[in-house]
Amino acid sequence: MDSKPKFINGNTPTTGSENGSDIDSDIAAPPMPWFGLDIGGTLTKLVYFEPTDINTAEEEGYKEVETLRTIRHYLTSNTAYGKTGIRDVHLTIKQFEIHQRVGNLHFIRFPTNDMHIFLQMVEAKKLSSLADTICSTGGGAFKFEQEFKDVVNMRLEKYDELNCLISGIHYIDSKIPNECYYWSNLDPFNSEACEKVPFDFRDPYPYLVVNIGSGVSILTVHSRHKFQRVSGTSLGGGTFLGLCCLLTGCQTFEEAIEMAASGDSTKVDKLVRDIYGGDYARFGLPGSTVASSFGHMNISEKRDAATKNDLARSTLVTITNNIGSIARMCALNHGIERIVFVGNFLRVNPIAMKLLSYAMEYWSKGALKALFLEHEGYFGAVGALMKLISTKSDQKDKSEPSQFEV
Ligand SMILES: Nc1ncnc2c1ncn2[C@@H]1O[C@H](COP(=O)(O)OP(=O)(O)O)[C@@H](O)[C@H]1O
Ligand SMILES: CC(C)(COP(=O)(O)O)[C@@H](O)C(=O)NCCC(=O)O
Repeated sequence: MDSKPKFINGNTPTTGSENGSDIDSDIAAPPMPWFGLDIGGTLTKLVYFEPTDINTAEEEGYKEVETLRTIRHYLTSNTAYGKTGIRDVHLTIKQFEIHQRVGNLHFIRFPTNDMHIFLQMVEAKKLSSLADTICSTGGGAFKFEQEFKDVVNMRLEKYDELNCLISGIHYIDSKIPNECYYWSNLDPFNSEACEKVPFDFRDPYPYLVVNIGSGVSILTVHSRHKFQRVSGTSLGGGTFLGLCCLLTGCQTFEEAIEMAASGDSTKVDKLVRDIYGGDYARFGLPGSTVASSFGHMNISEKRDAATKNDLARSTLVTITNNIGSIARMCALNHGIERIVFVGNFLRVNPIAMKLLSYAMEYWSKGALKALFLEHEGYFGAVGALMKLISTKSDQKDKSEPSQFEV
């Protein structure tokens, strides 16, 4: 599965060195363009390296120099592609050094459901005349393999999504200051008081990764090269969005989050105080704890009183708390204190991040720390890009022990 990618243009590749990373300095860098693709259950993520140190002489060495320039111009001069492709401009990493090249790292996403539109774009921009292979990860790398071959005559070089996730996290964290942060001043009744604080991620082991995508994967990470998938749940970001669409008629994730932001989940959920009239003190359950998610909705008057925003908020709280509980149990089982939450469910979603942070701290009596990363949903794609420019660890992907190596 993980043989070295082959490239069809005849350019002389460059070599480079990368301190402390998995990128092997002795390995020749592939010709441009450099992409990493993560085809997820809901969103496809594309990471593109735009070299800013490229000179005319190097460019003229490419057989398809105009195509190379067209692709670069198209990707970097737009922030939206077609109706649904978006470049997350705020995440761009400028003057990024990778394999002795300097450039900007761009982060682009589109719904996986629109893959046919992406393929049309690939065809229109003649990407296949520059490279016959795209380094890719995510379930869609398997699902869409044949379609890429048939429609654009390109091969998807497939890499495991969790390997790519972990190597992407380590790579970005080692290169970008302040990538990792936590929320401080946690107050469930005054979320405005919370603030983001940078976290030093240089020596994080062991830690838990909770990847909240369409579904949720939970991994323990023991070192730079060792991780295990210890749990997961199908109640993830896809569940939040799917239920919100059903319950509120909203059309997009952004709309769902906006509705949730002005909703009141206590109109929908049954709290401990709704059952006890106060705290359940004997077992340390405050009256404000949710006793039963959606527990009010069997009463017709309560149903009538709940607004769509209340339903959206309750859906968000239900899914987030459930993920938080599972993550906490995993951390406890494995004796881990740091939990890194990633995945696009956390995009524009401070409610979920603060809720997770508060839940980890409160229920563990301060022992657990919830951590977040700025490039939340893009680490798989970064890992795929790293595979393109390094083949050092390729063979390791073939092993299938219970403990995996990145
Ligand atoms: N623009 C968006 N469109 C759809 N879902 C989004 C969007 N932004 C954030 N999300 C959330 O992110 C989840 C997908 O996260 P992601 O990490 O990309 O997972 P996957 O790899 O399964 O696609 C969705 O289920 C949804 O909850
Ligand atoms: C199957 C998946 C790894 C796919 O990843 P995704 O596209 O959701 O990011 C993930 O959805 C998952 O781990 N689901 C939960 C399966 C379970 O353990 O119940």
